[in-house]
Amino acid sequence: MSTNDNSSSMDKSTFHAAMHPWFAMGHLTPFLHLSNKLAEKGNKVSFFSPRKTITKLQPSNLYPNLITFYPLDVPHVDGLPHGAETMSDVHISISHLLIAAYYLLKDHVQSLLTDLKPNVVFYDFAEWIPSFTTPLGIKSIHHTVVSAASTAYLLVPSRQLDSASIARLSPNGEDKTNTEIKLMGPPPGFPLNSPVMLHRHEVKTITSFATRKNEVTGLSFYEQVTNSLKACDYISIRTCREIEGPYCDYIETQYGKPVLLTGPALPEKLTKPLEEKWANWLGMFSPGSVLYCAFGSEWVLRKDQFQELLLGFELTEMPFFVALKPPVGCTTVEEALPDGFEERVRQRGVVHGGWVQQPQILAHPSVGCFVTHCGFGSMWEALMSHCQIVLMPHLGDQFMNTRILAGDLKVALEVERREEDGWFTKETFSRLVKGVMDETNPIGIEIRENHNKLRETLSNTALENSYTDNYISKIHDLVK
Ligand SMILES: O=c1ccn([C@@H]2O[C@H](COP(=O)(O)OP(=O)(O)O[C@H]3OC[C@@H](O)[C@H](O)[C@H]3O)[C@@H](O)[C@H]2O)c(=O)[nH]1
Repeated sequence: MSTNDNSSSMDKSTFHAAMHPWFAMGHLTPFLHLSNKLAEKGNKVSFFSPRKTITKLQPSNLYPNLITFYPLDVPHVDGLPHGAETMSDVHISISHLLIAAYYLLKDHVQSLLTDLKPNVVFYDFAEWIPSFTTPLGIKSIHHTVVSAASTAYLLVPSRQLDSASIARLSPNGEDKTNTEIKLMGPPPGFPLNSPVMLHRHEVKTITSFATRKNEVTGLSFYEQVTNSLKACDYISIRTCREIEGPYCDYIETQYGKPVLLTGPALPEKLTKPLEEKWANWLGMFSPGSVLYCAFGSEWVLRKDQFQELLLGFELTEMPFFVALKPPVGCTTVEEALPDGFEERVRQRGVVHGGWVQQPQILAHPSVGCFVTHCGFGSMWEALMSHCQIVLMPHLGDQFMNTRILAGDLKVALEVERREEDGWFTKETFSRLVKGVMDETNPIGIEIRENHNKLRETLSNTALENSYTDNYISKIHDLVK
């Protein structure tokens, strides 16, 4: 154990960890799950969270005697809605402003860590942390809550994306086309040998977000994350070898430091039943017959994409439950429905613009297919469900998550998109969905069988326990 004040007052077989995740529920929640795992073995956790968000996280704190929340007051930055704390409060197009606010908390977080003196700090986007924790003897762990494959593909030194090449990738950059084409293929030494790993439209979406320089931090998002991966003591990833082993090994070689894996990121056990209104509606249909669709907490479709997708559901002639945010420019989903759609699908379709209990819906016996954007949380929920999986990724890591499920593991199918701009048609969408739902279709049978086998492997409690024990023992090695 380190010799700092705090650890000297603790049992030598345990440690004190601080958590400073990025301000998005998709990051705060898995960091809290990790905190629960550490606390389960008697370790103490100091968890930094935006002040109002603590109320949302509190119910998932399973060890209040060991996990303590420390509130952060998110400063206002021009252009951010007043009171905005997490990505749930802002549109993705202004995420750089929330990154700036996060960065402005740097001094406060530094003084918290100086006072608390934990043995180790877990963080993801706060790339500046190791610069002052290292001199204080506090170890630093960059904890990734997205797939290892997306880090291995884009965020490794062999990509050779320095500041100059990032500048060339910017919207008016001189070398945009050539660098984009390079990014469609894997970096040298990448574990799999597929000719195209990212499509043109996917590279465009990623680079427009990742290469934009933040005026406050002075860094692009790409630099922020790769600097952090370089500076930390250990890298930790919320994944398991059974799904991403070769990508984890590749990251370890690329960064020359240990990569720890938390193990299968199983969804939380359901504590509340599905809302009666939806349970009754789903209950009207036969087992495994309903298509469920949701695209996570961040992405908003354009109106033409939203309508094409709904028309695709209509064409399947199957019952469906679509939970999507209103498309760009609309305040409700009702105003964005295609002409006559409501009347035509009244008996068999729901389009809901608000939040639903996704895990409970996926567990409902009538639901037989999940059309998902393949965000990392939804990916694990899909894998642990009994549904057929159809993929429509929209940004960032979702593209690589999709390649793992549909490519490496063959447990899902991906909707075909146009190379240049990612457009899909209602006809290709409905054909694909009908195919996976047809119990005599060989491809549908194959992905169902592969999915069943993988679900069985992942849900083995002994597997989860061995990951947790190994993970904690490696942190002991680091902080001793
Ligand atoms: O209506 C809804 C929508 C979503 N959810 C839940 O919200 C969570 C969404 O998380 P996801 O990781 O799937 O998707 P998000 O889009 O919110 O995540 C974001 O961070 C994680 C990255 O992998 C994604 O690429 C990024 O978009 C899931 O646990 C899902 O069950 C609901 O409970 N109800």
